[in-house]
Amino acid sequence: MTIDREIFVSAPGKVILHGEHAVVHGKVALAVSLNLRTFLRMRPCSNDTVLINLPNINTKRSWGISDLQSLLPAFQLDSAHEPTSPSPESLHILKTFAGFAEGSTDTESLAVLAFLYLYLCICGKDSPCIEMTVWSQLPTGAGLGSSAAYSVCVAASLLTFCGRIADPGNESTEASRWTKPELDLINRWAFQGEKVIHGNPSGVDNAVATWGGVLRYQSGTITPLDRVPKLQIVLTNTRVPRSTKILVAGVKDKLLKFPSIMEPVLESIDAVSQECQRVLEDMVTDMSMDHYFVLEELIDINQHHLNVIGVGHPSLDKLCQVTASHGLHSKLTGSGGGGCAITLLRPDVDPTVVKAAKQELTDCGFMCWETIIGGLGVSAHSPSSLTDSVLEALKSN
Ligand SMILES: Nc1ncnc2c1ncn2[C@@H]1O[C@H](COP(=O)(O)OP(=O)(O)OP(=O)(O)O)[C@@H](O)[C@H]1O
Ligand SMILES: C[C@@](O)(CCO)CC(=O)[O-]
Ligand SMILES: [Mg+2]
Repeated sequence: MTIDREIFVSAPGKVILHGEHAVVHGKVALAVSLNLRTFLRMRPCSNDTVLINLPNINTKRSWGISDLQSLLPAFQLDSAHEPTSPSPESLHILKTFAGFAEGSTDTESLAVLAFLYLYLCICGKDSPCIEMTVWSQLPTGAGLGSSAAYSVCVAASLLTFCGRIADPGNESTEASRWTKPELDLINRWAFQGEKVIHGNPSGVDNAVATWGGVLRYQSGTITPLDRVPKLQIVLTNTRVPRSTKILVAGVKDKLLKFPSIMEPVLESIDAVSQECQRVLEDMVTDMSMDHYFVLEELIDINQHHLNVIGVGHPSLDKLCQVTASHGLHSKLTGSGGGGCAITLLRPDVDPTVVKAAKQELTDCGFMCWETIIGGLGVSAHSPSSLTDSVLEALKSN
């Protein structure tokens, strides 16, 4: 049964404090949600079509319902509606259907394929006629989990539209959340969307976009870390574009080529994550500055490791040099190869130092934000719980 009104959903981006890439190979990652979000509007439409509108990546696509239904026999749909992994054959069928070349990794093809996969598998024979707009405050492909926020929003809205999870209603002036089992289902479907976009995701990004807050993640086990201090962080986007799919595949190649050299590096990254968790937990009862000095050293160590595994970039080296010249410590966050870095601000750092560092980073052509971390996980909204600017972005496209 499908619902017959428009729904609004949002999910946060994330920063990875430590453990990116290593987490794909079973090591620990520590990640935290951001106050930058992706928003989605989905509504029924009447002309037997499915239409998607993705203004951040200048994409508009539509398909006839009967054409989409003709693809269904090729998809393994689970009778209990459990998430199913995209097979190479099903992705090949979708690429041919949407007119994308076999090896395409551009933004449009990945976003469209992830949508089509989730639409066909979640909605199955229900095949609702819908119009979907997704608009994000997150930079696309910059290491802040834009793909996971997108996959989580698409999964949550399709599951709601098709009645697989409850409709959170349209009345509240506050954002509403689903129950834990429903959030778990959203997370597991979003993971399938991430597989289409990333190839081999660990699942950490969709977990943060679903659950929000600070998480420890290892091999599918999600542990919320409720008792950690609020860290102040500057986020800097080098604006160098890169693809997580390609970077993750590059690390795997290096690991296969030099296992005895690379495996200890991943082990050491794992130890950095664990040490960071320990220090953060100690800081709750003892805020001594010594803890911040350890956090800074861990950032420097991990940045070197990430260079060793091949996910650095000259722009990130430059960024680290600039912040170091102001006494601040930075590392890349997310998949690297450009994209974003985090810089830790100790509470004793003079605001004029931060201002000077940000000015110098901006002069390099980078973009800086001071971020609030720990945003709410995936949420449903009534129009009155959204700001005018978000509503305008979703409705004017
Ligand atoms: N707002 C959006 N609209 C449409 N597609 C999006 C949007 N945000 C992300 N995507 C999809 O996600 C892809 C970017 O994913 P990718 O994993 O490379 O980067 P990221 O998720 O921003 O960074 P990281 O994975 O390192 O955190 C884009 O190519 C696009 O297909
Ligand atoms: C690079 C990576 O570790 C984090 C991307 O944000 C990939 C993943 O975990 O899926
Ligand atoms: Mg991603």
